[in-house]
Amino acid sequence: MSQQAMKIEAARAALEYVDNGMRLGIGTGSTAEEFVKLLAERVSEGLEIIGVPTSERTAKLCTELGVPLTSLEETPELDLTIDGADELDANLSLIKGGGGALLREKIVAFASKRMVVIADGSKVVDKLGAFPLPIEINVFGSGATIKAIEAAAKRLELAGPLKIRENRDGDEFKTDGGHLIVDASFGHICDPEALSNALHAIPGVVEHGLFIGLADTAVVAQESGVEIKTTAL
Ligand SMILES: O=C[C@H](O)[C@H](O)[C@H](O)COP(=O)(O)O
Repeated sequence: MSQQAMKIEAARAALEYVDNGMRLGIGTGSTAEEFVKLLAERVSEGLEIIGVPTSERTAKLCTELGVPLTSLEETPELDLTIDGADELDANLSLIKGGGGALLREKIVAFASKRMVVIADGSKVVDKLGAFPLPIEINVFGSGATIKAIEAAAKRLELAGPLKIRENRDGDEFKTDGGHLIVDASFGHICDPEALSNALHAIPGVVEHGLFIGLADTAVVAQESGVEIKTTAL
């Protein structure tokens, strides 16, 4: 099965968690897009849900396909968020933000009673960190913020290149919130919680892509079929 086919299988299996009347957080990325397409089919068949998109990109796709949308201003509490991930470990701690949507994704997941992650098997790791950790930072003072991130990482015995993300045309990538993304190639992150706390202590860091204690279920598509991973939260 191709990676694309596995993304579709994970997205399809995640539809099982969606009930009529739900207020849904709708993720961002190629796997979440497969979920949106399948969700739209169910909506056209009569499923009644309302969704909060985690990015402008997801909002656009939902609107094109007829998935009804709301906002966290109108609907501040959600029943379920379904979203992809760049990496997930056995505790269902995640790295997210490969597509730059981590801030809205984390706000939406935090506003949800539960979060279900959808992924193909390549995203499952023993230790987070082979995928560079996306860190969203304010444009103001970005140089000082990067220095502070380096220093915080050093205190945790983490090191590695920090790279400001660029668009294909070489311009600085900007998130939907107008911030920069720094991709931090720290390698294996032995204590994700300590790193999370250290990054949150830096004023210029808006948010980071470590999602700890947010996902309770992962729907992972492998060659052999779909596997459900859960954690007791
Ligand atoms: O910012 C983007 C998100 O966190 C995505 O959910 C994540 O990068 C996974 O994307 P994909 O399903 O395309 O691998």
